[in-house]
Amino acid sequence: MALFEGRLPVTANVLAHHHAARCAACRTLLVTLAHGDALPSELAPGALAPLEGGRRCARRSSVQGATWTPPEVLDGFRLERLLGRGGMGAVYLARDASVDRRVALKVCVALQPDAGTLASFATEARAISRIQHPNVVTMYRAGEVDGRPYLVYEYVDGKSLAELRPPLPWQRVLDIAVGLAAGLRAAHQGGVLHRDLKPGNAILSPDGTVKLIDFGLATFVGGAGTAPRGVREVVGTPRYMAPEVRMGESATPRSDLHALGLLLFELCTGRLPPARRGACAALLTERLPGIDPGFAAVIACCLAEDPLERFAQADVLCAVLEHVRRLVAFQRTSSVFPTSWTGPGFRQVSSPPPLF
Ligand SMILES: Nc1ncnc2c1ncn2[C@@H]1O[C@H](COP(=O)(O)OP(=O)(O)OP(=O)(O)O)[C@@H](O)[C@H]1O
Repeated sequence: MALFEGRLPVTANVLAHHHAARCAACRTLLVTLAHGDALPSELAPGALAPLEGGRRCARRSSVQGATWTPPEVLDGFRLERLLGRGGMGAVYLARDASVDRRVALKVCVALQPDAGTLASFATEARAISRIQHPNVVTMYRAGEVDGRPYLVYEYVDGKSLAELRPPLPWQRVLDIAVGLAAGLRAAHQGGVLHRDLKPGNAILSPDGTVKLIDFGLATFVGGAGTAPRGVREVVGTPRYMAPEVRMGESATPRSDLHALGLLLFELCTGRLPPARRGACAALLTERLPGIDPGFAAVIACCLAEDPLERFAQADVLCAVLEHVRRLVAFQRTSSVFPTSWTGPGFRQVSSPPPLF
């Protein structure tokens, strides 16, 4: 369980995953745990919560134990309340007095920040500054106080997807999917792989906008605008890791898409998908009568065990999801009209929107 709770030192962590790549028994155990199904009895029940179970692998757990308490005013930002705590630091709602606006300030609160934590802050700042998109949180500033890095973000007034209670209506999940896929597309086009997409790392505003946060485990690949190449490192939250990444393969845009598929399946059903991925689309249509079969197929495609069977890139996924959403909206609209309105005399209403 130390592995799943992120308590192993990085080297031991990597060794454990390398071992699992060669040992069928350990691999089965890891996969079972990551899916949260049929946990062996010797493992504590509830170790994997319905959402957000498991901890990231290659992240330092420096926030556990004694922590540093930031002052009320940090570098001109008045801290108002704690929004959340994670593997790297604490996030506060704060006020930027200079421009009188609310911000989310993430600060390293480890008593003695280790090199890994400092590197994570630096990575997060560099990754986020490469992406400007409405579905990715905006960073205003990166700074440091007494050797402690902090990052200042736009404050997203909403709930993280981990705070929602799935199952959610699939139509709502479809809207969330379109936003998250667009955020991932922007990241990938900027040469950034998120590598830790999970419900806790996306915030949904009351107006329905969803934003990706927490790029602390991101990595940089390719040049801006080029297709990112894979990156070899076991990084992420085991529960949301793509099978090939869990086995030590390179992270790629397709492994981010796999995490998105897991998240969407979970939001739709309240559970992670079965290990036998071939059955995902059928399972979704069976469990959620009325789900658009195209949407179920998109989720299943993201979840393919073989990365080559997934969407090749986030922009393809975006185009398909947007098309599915238009079709769903079209079907909804046409179903409320009397049939005489949707007959041959009303061609604009009765012809589905083109794909491109
Ligand atoms: N821009 C923001 N606006 C509002 N709330 C935020 C913002 N950024 C982060 N939060 C809140 O703070 C929590 C922790 O943020 P974040 O995931 O970035 O920190 P972390 O230390 O990397 O955590 P973890 O290790 O769990 O991923 C989030 O789950 C969210 O509730």
